[in-house]
This record gives sequence, C-alpha cells and structure tokens, in this order.
Amino acid sequence: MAIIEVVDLVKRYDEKVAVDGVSFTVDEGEIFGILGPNGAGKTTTVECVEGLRSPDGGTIRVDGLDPRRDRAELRTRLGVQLQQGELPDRIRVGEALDLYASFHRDPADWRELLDRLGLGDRLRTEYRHLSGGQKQRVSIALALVGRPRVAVLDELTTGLDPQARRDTWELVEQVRDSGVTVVLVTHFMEEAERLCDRLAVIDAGRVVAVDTPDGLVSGLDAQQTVRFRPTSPLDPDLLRDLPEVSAVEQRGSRFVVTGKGDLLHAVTSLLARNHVVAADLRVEQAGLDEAFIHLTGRTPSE
Ligand SMILES: Nc1ncnc2c1ncn2[C@@H]1O[C@H](COP(=O)(O)OP(=O)(O)OP(=O)(O)O)[C@@H](O)[C@H]1O
Repeated sequence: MAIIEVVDLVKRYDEKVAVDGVSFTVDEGEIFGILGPNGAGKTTTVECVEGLRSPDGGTIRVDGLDPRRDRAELRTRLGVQLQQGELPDRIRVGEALDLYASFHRDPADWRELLDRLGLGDRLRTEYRHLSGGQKQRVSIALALVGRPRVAVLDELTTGLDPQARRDTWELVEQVRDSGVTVVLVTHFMEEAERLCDRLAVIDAGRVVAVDTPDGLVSGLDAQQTVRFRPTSPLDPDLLRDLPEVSAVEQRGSRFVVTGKGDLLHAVTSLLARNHVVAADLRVEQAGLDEAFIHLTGRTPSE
C-alpha cells in the first residue's frame, strides 16, 4: 500500500523550474531511493514531501495527509534527518535527544534508541566531539525519536569513510525492519543498489525511471561477458552459434564470450550438453552505474 503519493509535483524558484512534473509512490515498509545528479531536484522534492516548501503544482499525500495543510499532524508521522551543522556544537547527545523528544506527543524511549544506534555510551558527549559516523547516527536518532511511520534521510553517508558508511547502511536496514518506511536521497550508486527496494531516478527536475535496482539494470539489455577455462577441448564455433552470443575470443586457455540476454545460462547449458567443465567461471554484468549513465547521460559523481 502506498504511504506517500506524489503526483505531477512542480516547484519553481523564480524562473528556474527545479521540479518539473514529478510523480512517484512509496509503499509502506520499503526503502525508497531518490537518485540523481547534483541539482536534479531531489532535495526540493523531499522538502515538498516534508511540508517545508509549497509546491507550485501537483498533489502530495503522506499517510493520507497534505504536507502543507496538515503540517502539525505530519510532524508526528514523518521523521526528518537534520543536516550537518543544525545542532549546536556544545549540546550533549542526551540533551539533544531529550529536547527533540519533548517536541513529540508520544516519543520513543530515547535512551533505548541511542543504545540501538550504538550511541549508548555517548550520552554526555558534546556533539562537536563525535566522529562523522556518530553525528550521522545522532541525526538518525533525532529523525526516529518521534516514532514516525516514515523517515526521510537526505545524503546520509556523504563524507563518511567506507566502514562508517557500511555501518550506517546496516542501521537503515534495521530501521526499515522495525517497520518504518524510509525515503533515502542519495547520489551514491553503491548505496542505492545495496539498500533501496525501489528507486526513482530524477534528472533535471523529471523522473526518468522508477524501478528496483535490478529492474533498472536489466532494462538496459547491456552487453555481458562470461569468462572461463574449459577443462577439455571446446569448439568456439559452438558458442558462436548461440543466439545470445555476439563474440567469442580465445586468450590462451581462456574463453571470453560476450553477448546479451540470458548469456550465462546459454553458455553453461551448451557446456553441459557437450560434457565440458568450466573452470574459473566469471560473469561481468552492467551495474546501476551503467543504468544511471544510460538514463541521465551523466557519469555518477562520487
Ligand atoms: N532556494 C533556492 N533558490 C533558488 N534555486 C534553488 C534553491 N534551491 C535549489 N535551487 C535550484 O534548484 C535546482 C534543484 O536543486 P535541488 O537542491 O533540489 O537538487 P538536488 O538534486 O537535491 O541537488 P544536490 O544533489 O546537489 O543536493 C538546482 O538547479 C538548484 O540550483
């Protein structure tokens, strides 16, 4: 069931059309990604969903609410992550959580929340003394302290080292598994591919695709490569005759087969029919990076 519905959203800044007819739905319980290059309109879109900006056109419903008209009620159902720099440097972690909990009618037990986020021993630590990863976890805690049904996380792992980024991904999965729907704004392909159940790819204010990460990639029908070393003689023309295969190269004892469609299945079935065992079998397929380039004409900027 859809918990967020955005239909034909338009937002202008003076003459500049930042969001130009964006539509998508977010299902309850999923991690929904909004992916796009810099300036694509991602933040503007989620700020409209959060009720922070007034759309110039279109409609938005979040859990049945109109984000502008029902802002007070929306705050109890939608948790928004703070951007870096929005908390005073000297506030202690426990004070920040206590303060934000006081804004809500029925807040979570913030001590338990901090424990769950691995910050249980940082209650008295000043915000400025936290690492980048810990600051991100505090911002997630603040987004969750009101026990929202939906959490919006914008550029969550920008500036984090690879380990902190992976830890944060695990946290986001835990948040989803606890029943909170997550909207994740990102421009990291690996993050989108790993975390998101579905994605909207936005470019120049428009949605260019909405699908699962696998769906976006398989829609490309891109070239794939299968490499292997046959352990008994193999006639390369048998491979060339397969409709999925476009080229076969022999490099020493190795075969490099390129093609489209269900190439791996076609090649392995042929090998099995001919009683040839393939050693060191490797498959290279396009990833979300290629899908993104195909959809937006841009290289993902990391
Ligand atoms: N307050 C504003 N006033 C004027 N123009 C703005 C404002 N905020 C955003 N824009 C412009 O609107 C367009 C969309 O910006 P937005 O921040 O929504 O994109 P984004 O996809 O979130 O980009 P990024 O990944 O760089 O954060 C950009 O061209 C941006 O320059």
